[in-house]
Amino acid sequence: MDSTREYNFDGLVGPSHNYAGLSFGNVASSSNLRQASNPREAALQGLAKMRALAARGFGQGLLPPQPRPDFALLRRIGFRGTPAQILARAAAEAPVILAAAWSASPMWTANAATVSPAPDTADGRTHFTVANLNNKLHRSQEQRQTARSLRAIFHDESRFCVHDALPSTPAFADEGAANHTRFCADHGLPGLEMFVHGRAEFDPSLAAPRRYPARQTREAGEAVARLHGLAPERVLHVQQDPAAIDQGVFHNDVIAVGSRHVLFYHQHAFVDEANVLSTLRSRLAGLGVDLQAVRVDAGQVPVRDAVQSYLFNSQLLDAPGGGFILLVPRECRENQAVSRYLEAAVGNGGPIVELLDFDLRQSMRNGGGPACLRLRVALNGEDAGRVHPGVLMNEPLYARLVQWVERHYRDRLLPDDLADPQLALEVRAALEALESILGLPGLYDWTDD
Ligand SMILES: NCCC[C@H](NC(=O)CCC(=O)O)C(=O)O
Repeated sequence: MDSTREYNFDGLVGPSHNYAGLSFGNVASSSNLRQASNPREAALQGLAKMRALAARGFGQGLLPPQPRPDFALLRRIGFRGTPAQILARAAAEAPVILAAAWSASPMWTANAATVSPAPDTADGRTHFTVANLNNKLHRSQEQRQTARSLRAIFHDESRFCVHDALPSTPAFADEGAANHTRFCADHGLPGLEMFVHGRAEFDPSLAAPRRYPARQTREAGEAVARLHGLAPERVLHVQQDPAAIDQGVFHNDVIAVGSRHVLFYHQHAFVDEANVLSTLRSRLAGLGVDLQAVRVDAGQVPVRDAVQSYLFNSQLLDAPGGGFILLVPRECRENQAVSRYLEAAVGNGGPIVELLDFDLRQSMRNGGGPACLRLRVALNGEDAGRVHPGVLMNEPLYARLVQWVERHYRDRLLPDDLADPQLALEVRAALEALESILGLPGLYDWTDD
């Protein structure tokens, strides 16, 4: 059989992880504003998840954190002088922008890019389009280093193609794989790629959310499908329910997750659910795939509980004996409706045969669960061998990274710390050490510091 399997590339949490309330529409981000964060614990929680999956034989890699603060952003908007002067003046005049410049948000790699694996693309290469994340200032700063990191890791241009982000303007608002799901009979066979949008810039007839922003447009999904050379009959564009966005479902991966022949979703995930399901079912039948839809209704789990627990921000992992392992955040065990649902849903003859839960609270408090923390890349054996090996998780790398985190990361950050020039030096020292641990010299460009 084909040797293609899915790798998860998790974001290694950076040393400036903090709670700045930067993501309007993301309930956890807003409600934890100005709380003390613990970057060390955040990084260790993420590493524990990576290690556990690698130890169970899953393909597991990481994407590195990004240089922070983003001095290029601060200079570009008029803050001048030495790093210490820039930080002091920004802290006094524009504290929210300063927090954006420090954000460790690249940890959520589901938003780094959209990925189409080789069997889906016209040229047979794996295509990545870096997400512009232009709905939020702090996230819009990620694209340059994301492109640089992806090109360093997937450097073989005969097998991988990393596209720059779409134009950074509302018409092409793009949040990457968080709004993209791939269905297939097997990871190595051509699949159907479903793009989910919250609005369409040039189609005012579509309903849009009223309270919170829609962070992904249909135009963005269409552009990515074109760039990747996807066959039109294996692409589906569907709309997210705007009422769910208004309840805090800021990405599709807060309310649905799919893999191979399975879609695990909430009844309020999509506009015109019946039509989405029947189209998906018939398109997949054409690929020899029998869709297994696991629908959760609002009577079982209200949208509010889905948002609070991040039930759908889970990972569907291929279980060795068939079926799927559902990897959820620990909050799912603590939410009554959700834990009751899961008790009944796991091992009941449905596709989920095992449940795994992890403590990812540091990330969860900013609205990032297990699925936000990973970017899926399906790779055949040969292409996997061309990925930069220094980012692939194993016990020695895990041990080195734990040591590195313990040496370089603080265990407490408050908003006032973001004016501390010492913190900038600490982050730089940490990332320079990381370049050599990962075997990626020149990963970072420090010319703006
Ligand atoms: N996929 C999960 C993304 C979570 C991310 N949170 C944040 O950026 C919060 C940052 C802060 O508020 O400090 C977001 O909303 O894009």
